[in-house]
Amino acid sequence: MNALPAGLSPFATDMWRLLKPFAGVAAVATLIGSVGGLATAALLEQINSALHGSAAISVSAIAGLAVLAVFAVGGHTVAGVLNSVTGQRVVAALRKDVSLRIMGAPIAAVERMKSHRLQAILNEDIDTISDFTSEFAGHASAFAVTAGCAIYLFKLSPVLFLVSALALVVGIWINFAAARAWSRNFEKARTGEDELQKHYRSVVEGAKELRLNRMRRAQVHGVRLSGAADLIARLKARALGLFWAAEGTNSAIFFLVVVWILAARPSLGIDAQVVSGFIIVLLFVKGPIEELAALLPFLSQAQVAFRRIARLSAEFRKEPHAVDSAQPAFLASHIELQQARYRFEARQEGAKPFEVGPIDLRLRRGETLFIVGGNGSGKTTLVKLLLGLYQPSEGQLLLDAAPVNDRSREAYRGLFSAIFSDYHLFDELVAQDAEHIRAAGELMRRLGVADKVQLVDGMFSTTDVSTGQRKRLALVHAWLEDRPVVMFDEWAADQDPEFRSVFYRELLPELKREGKTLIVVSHDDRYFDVADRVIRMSAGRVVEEFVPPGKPKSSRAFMADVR
Ligand SMILES: Nc1ncnc2c1ncn2[C@@H]1O[C@H](COP(=O)(O)OP(=O)(O)OP(=O)(O)O)[C@@H](O)[C@H]1O
Repeated sequence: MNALPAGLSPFATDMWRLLKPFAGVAAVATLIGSVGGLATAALLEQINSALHGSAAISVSAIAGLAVLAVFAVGGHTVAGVLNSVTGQRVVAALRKDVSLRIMGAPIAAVERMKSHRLQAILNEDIDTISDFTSEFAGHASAFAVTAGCAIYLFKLSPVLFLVSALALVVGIWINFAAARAWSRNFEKARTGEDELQKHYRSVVEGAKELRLNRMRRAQVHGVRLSGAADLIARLKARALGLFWAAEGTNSAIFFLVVVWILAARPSLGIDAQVVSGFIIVLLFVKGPIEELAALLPFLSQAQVAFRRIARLSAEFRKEPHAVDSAQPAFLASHIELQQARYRFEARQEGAKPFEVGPIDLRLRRGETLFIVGGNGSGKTTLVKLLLGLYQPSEGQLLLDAAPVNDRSREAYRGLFSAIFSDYHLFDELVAQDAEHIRAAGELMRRLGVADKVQLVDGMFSTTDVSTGQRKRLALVHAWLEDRPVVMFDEWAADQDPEFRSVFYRELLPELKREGKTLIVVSHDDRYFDVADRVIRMSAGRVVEEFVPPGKPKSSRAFMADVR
């Protein structure tokens, strides 16, 4: 059970790893369901014999029927409950696994994937698998009922059984042929779900803009969102229409078989009691067979969902994963980029991809480095390279002259606190001991947000505050992390003039006095003198490096660290 079947794809390996803990319970559930199903078939056999027997039914036969009924009903129920619980636990494991995979993936892969596509996987695909597992519960007993009834039907009349089995095979073939067609529709519908998620985001995140612009509203809702929703509805309706058509054809075949049995009975010379018993069981088994057939659309959708998750797994595997590390690295002397380049994939075919580098840059411990330059010049990309979030396409990143590699990257990242321009504000403090809570409260007072936001059980009472105030809350997190290097990407852009001055003239110098190394992406040339050194980016290259006027001579020691 523990050995991994050889030659599995990475996705199958992942799925096996995920399902393995539940395999035991699933096997027990299947066994109990099968016992229940076989008991149902045996019950049918007993009822049939009792119906056609000449003598009155004995007490022991009634007791036997009662025992079979208990097994039939009990097996079905217990298997259903066990399968439902297992199914939901598998889904919970999948939810945790996919989230973990996203968190462990290289940032570039996450950015390439786009958040609406990830949302669609986290919501749509996992829900589809959840639906499938709920539907699946109890199907082991439907399968066992069918198998048990098949054995009994064979015992009743091998000829009638063979004809019925042939009809069943034709029915299964029709279902599978239809399933291929409906799968294609489900696949296309799933692509539509990605689009739909994107438009949902526009509706939620662009609520203000949409209120103001009727034409935009008509475009986003009337054309894009409605178009995607209608397309999905059409494709799914077509897929389910195919299912019902196959189902109808199968029912017609089934009744044809019954009619044929009735018509052919005299010529086949089969006993009337056998025929009636056969037809009763056949009519009974139609239910479980339809139940199994109804699982097919769910199976198709679950396959599509699994394929999406598999694609995510493959995408997130392309780049090596960092080794998890609780211990941050130690910065003794400097961080360095050597001949580092980073190339984005071209957004459209034929378009020139944007490239940052080659860059040689040395950041000394304790230094305050300002990175300036026009929009799109590559400042944030350079920062992501320095923080070990992007891996250089060429060249390397070094910490105290040692290359940062897959093994050390996670610990290296532990050197940094960062507030990106597209930061995410978490509402909960990571460290919740009394000392951190006190320090957080004190900081919130200093940053002028304490009258708006309180700390309740280690969480901000609200994050629905102004844009500038939200950034101050993000600063509380960064400050409390107390990492050796702090990076601010245009942090002050949303602050009022007074607080901007507080940030550059008080907070940054205070962090520097505490021994922090600071990376500040800024457009505020009025405060360049706060920096020990300023580098200017243009078109992905460092085009200028200077020590701000008025800085002490010692600052020049940081010069010539960039080429
Ligand atoms: N995820 C991405 N995929 C493809 N290209 C990207 C991506 N992110 C950035 N780029 C490209 O890289 C260039 C540099 O982007 P970057 O964010 O580093 O610039 P920046 O100097 O920080 O700009 P700004 O001042 O506007 O924040 C941009 O012109 C953009 O075309």
